[in-house]
Amino acid sequence: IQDGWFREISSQWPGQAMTLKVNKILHVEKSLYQDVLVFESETYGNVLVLDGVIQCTERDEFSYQEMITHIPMASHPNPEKVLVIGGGDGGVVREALKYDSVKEVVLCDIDEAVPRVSKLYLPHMAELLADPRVTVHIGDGFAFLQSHEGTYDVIVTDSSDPVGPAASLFQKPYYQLLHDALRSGGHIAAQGECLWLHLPLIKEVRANAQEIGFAHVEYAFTTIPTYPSGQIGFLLAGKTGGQGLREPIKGPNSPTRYWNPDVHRASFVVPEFARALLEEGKDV
Ligand SMILES: NCCCN[C@H]1CC[C@H](N)CC1
Repeated sequence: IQDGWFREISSQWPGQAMTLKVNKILHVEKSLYQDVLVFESETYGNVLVLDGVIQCTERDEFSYQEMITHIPMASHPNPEKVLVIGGGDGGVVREALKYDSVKEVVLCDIDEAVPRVSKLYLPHMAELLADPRVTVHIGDGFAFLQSHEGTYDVIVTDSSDPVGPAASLFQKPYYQLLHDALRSGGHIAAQGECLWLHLPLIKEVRANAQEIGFAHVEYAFTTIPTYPSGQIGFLLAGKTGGQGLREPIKGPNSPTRYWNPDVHRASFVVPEFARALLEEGKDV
């Protein structure tokens, strides 16, 4: 933080940096896995930063949390058991609990600091971690998935970027574990990065999911001011036995601020430079 501004400088998005005006630094710590920073911004509420990268702000988090959760859940006929890998800030859990069909939400985050700090500084995201339907498990998502085959209707991987603790969550072995942990017709959604910055990575992760044998593999996206280039997407996949993720069937029983059935359908439409590369492998 310099002259009152936080700048999100990273080699992952060379030559550009989101900048937010800082009112007050609220928390700084080095957890077992990453540097944790929370500050009160001038115009985006409280902001959670891990290893120098913006994870969520109170003002715009609903865009990402709603879309990564409701695309796989609204298109599932009867989501009862939901698993969230990562997502220690609680936003995805809050959205998953908006379904009357949901009996159980398990959150598995590797770093206990994230839920602890989020409860203190991001209450509108973390407060529902205390809901009776929620179980918080601190540990590695790989190990958790290996011991929960054929268990979940929906699994959301709400991760940071593929550098540091989350790198393995973008690789093929992890997608095999996701596939095997789903019930028949189950859906997954994963933080799928940005069309302006990560097209080769998106292409590779999609190919991995297809090779593993998911019946449906898609990329959809949302707009969000404080993520790099203002856009972020999701790798979405459906196990054999379902009807895919493009059509919302029921949807949440409580209000949302970003997701709705038309936004759901539209989120799968990508601009031509991305469509050509993702669908035909052509570099335009
Ligand atoms: N619940 C928020 C998860 C964080 N999502 C990612 C954080 C890092 C960003 N560069 C991309 C989205």
